[in-house]
Amino acid sequence: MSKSLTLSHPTGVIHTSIKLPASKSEANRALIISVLSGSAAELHNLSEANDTQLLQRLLNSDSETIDAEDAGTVMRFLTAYYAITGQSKTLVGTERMCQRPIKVLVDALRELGASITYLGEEGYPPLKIEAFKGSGKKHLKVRSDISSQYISALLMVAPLLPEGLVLELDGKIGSRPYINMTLSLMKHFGVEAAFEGNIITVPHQKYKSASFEVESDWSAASYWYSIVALAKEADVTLLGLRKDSFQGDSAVADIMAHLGVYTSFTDKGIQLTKKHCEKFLSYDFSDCPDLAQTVVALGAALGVKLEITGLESLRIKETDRIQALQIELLSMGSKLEEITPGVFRMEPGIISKEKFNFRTYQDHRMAMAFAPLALLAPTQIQEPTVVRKSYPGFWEDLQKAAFEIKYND
Ligand SMILES: O=C(O)C1=C[C@@H](OP(=O)(O)O)[C@@H](O)[C@H](O)C1
Ligand SMILES: C=C(OP(=O)(O)O)C(=O)O
Repeated sequence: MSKSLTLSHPTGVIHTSIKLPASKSEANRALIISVLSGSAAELHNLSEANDTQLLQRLLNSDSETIDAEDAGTVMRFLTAYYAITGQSKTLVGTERMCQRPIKVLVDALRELGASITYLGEEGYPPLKIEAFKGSGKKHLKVRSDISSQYISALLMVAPLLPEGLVLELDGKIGSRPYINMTLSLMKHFGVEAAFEGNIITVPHQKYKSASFEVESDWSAASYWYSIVALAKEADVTLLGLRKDSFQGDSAVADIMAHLGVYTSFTDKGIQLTKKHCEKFLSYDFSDCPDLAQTVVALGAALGVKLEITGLESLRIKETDRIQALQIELLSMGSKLEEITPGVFRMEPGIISKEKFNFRTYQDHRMAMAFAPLALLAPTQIQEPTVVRKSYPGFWEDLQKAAFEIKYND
């Protein structure tokens, strides 16, 4: 496997049509709900993303040790699934996964009667899960400002509990659209729930078998928006995206309307073309944290000043994404600074058009967010295979759009 690749785009003119990978968030919910329903659902367009392929394999595995690798949804959703169904499992993950907190979820599951032991540091994977002895408890207060994946994990198992579950969300609700996505998928599979104020109520119910078609991934679409914004000329069709999406990252269409990309919806997906770009953007990423890297890298490349909030969860994802962005932006003469607690300013610098070299920190989104800069200058990307987590065909799709790729040893 090459240690790095160098990308360039000789013409800067892009006319292409891309079949995006499917959403790993939708696919991983559908897989968990399908196994909870007890009858295999017909799932179409399951993502080729490693996070989804991995969950599929693990759900079919009899092994006692389960390796969630670097997949947050896999670790959190399986913890709740094994705990509530009382399966004896040891859940492990990458070194980084063992630095990503899971205490809020483990505390909640223990209150419901799960037996979970930390095998390493308190509050973090690896975990040992054993028999479930239902506590009969129905009301739980859970923090909602660290990761919405804890809430989604609890919601999906909630209908199995004899009393159902009432979750009181405590604090700011981060990544809220992912909670709504979970409730929408549950509804698709026949389970009703109510989300009013900060209270989510899920009565005891049975999932029904249904077929489900996973939509293309809007987070993956964001890198194509950057490409259109940076191209000299562009007309890009992205297949399989819908206006009435379950995915909060569909907000990328509104954000990019400020950064020079016009979106039109067709019956097959979306078409992206170029339009006027503004000089300043202020945005709160609380609902769509996975778009932050795309927008920050693009703002630096376009010379657009940004004022951004809602980045709290970025420090505990595949890497500390704020730190990774700060370092890589500095390498191109731009600055990302926290000016008051929680408020960041990105000041673009004068960009050298000679070449770029970006490190990726075992984070697929670092690789894909910076790759579009190859439209400005030859761009070296370290450890390019990281994209396999959500978009394994990313580099091949870039070649389809006439990017040239040289793999380095
Ligand atoms: O539930 C999901 O599918 C996800 C929720 C988000 O995580 P947080 O809730 O931890 O912000 C998001 O960043 C992640 O890529 C996928
Ligand atoms: C944060 C992400 O994934 P996860 O938390 O599921 O590992 C991501 O894909 O950007």
